[in-house]
Amino acid sequence: MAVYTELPDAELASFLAAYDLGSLEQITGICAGTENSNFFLDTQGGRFVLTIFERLPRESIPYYLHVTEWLSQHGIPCPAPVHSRAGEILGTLCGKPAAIVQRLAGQSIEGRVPNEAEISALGQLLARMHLAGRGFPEEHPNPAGLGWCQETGRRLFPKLSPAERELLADERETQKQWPRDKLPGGVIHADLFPDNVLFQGNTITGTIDYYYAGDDAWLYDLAIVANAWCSFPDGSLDKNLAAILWQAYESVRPFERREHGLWFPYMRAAALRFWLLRLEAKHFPRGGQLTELRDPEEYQRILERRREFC
Ligand SMILES: Nc1ncnc2c1ncn2[C@@H]1O[C@H](COP(=O)(O)OP(=O)(O)OP(=O)(O)O)[C@@H](O)[C@H]1O
Ligand SMILES: N[C@@H](CCO)C(=O)O
Repeated sequence: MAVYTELPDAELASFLAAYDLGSLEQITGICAGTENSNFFLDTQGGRFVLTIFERLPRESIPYYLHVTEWLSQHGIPCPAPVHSRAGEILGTLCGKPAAIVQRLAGQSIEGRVPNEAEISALGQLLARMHLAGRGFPEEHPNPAGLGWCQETGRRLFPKLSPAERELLADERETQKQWPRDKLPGGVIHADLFPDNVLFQGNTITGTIDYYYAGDDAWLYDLAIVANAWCSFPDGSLDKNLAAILWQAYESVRPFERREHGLWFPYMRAAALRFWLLRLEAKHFPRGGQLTELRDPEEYQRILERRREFC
């Protein structure tokens, strides 16, 4: 259940008074999600999502709202933030940062294998998202880039089993040879897992949860998506789906020659990133842990299988 903050009527009313959304019709807590408190908010003015940010420091939030505003203005289905009458996109509700964003139609397909048409739509949308991010004026190096992996690996090391240590030590050393800063890139979503994509039929109607976005190589973002959407339960790559993803992406943004040899290394880098993220959540739970524990072994298997390619 992802509603951590109770919303007294009076607080909500005074928060909404700053917006031009007409009177409140309905507000319903959203169960899905783990990081923030989310509510479906229906008003005379339309249907929205109200998010109370539970984890992110206030000063870091505007970047994510600016990214979604920019992408939505450039044709990408993502939740544009709603401005208050004073022009603000981030307010305060119950003493925490809060924002109202557009509610998007559609459902995630998390929990089932995507079909080829869905994967194709995903590849095209990701390439469109990358191209749409060109010209976005704010710089924000991927906070979970290579440096994060090195540092998180170092902190985790003493907590791990001998076999995990051996794998991690080898990855930390090997992955130094695949920097990403010289490749085509820009804003990447960096967490476009199935729970963050909404479909109606085979059409993508929404991409959400941009809170890991930052600047990095576009190919790396595609590799994150390939691991998350095109892996069998044993971690091996579904080559048919991955090829469809790749071709669909390429039909919108043709790859440059210098990207070609890096597809498998970046899937490996992306696997390491999410293995470490999940290990970090397991071994260093934050106070009052809000985040549901996702299985690190799933990403260890993906990492081990990707090592077979490069
Ligand atoms: N803009 C939106 N339009 C429609 N539905 C949304 C929107 N934002 C969130 N949702 C719904 O709310 C659910 C929870 O949102 P989200 O995944 O962003 O949760 P979170 O707690 O903020 O982040 P996380 O998934 O990382 O824990 C989503 O699965 C989706 O069903
Ligand atoms: N998508 C990430 C969690 C961060 O939202 C994972 O599956 O580990």
